[in-house]
Amino acid sequence: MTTSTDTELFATIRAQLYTAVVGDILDTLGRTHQFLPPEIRPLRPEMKLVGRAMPSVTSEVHGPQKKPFGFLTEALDQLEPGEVYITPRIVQPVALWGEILTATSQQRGAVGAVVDGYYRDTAQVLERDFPVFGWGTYAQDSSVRTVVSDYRVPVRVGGVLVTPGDLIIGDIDGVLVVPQEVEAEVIEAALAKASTENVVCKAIDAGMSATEAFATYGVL
Ligand SMILES: O=C([O-])CC(=O)C(=O)O
Ligand SMILES: [Mg+2]
Repeated sequence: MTTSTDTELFATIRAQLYTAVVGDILDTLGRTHQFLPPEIRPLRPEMKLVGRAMPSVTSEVHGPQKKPFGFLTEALDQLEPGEVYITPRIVQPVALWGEILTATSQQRGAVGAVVDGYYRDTAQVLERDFPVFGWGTYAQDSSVRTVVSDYRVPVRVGGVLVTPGDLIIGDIDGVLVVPQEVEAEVIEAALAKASTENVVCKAIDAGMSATEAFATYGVL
């Protein structure tokens, strides 16, 4: 769930931060495995994602199920404003996201989806301008191949632990997870680093060498 503080926080992150600088700060805190797998890309390069994780557990199945899609619709229907639907990979290549999931998410005020797999209905999702991050387009249906077995529980996506409410940041360079317990510290330090990086670039644009700039400002 988002709070008024979240609204401000998300706006600040959107305006001033990007995954590279946030990842650098996580590294300095010893949180060195917070980026999701590099195959997870934005549907459109300029798409940015900032929100709170609503993890969903997708399990692999084979053939018709007693409850088709498992708890997929229930998981979607309880999304809160500011949340990001996020789900880990399965072995079979299937679309884990599409138009109807997008429509429901938008209706609920969710701000994006991250799937460690494919998405489909791409033309329609693009039309809806909803930030979806995944491997790419592939229309093989998830029905008869997956069920959602649980949601709003911790999951691992590409080895990264995602706990409900964790901050998810995505852009053209990928997606990372900021654990809530270090969130305030990470965002404050990332804002400082981003502003120093701007100073460094201006100095280099004005003729300073990379070596001198690194010696002077200590960031790269
Ligand atoms: O069936 C699915 O999993 C995805 C889909 O087509 C939709 O959301 O419209
Ligand atoms: Mg569809």
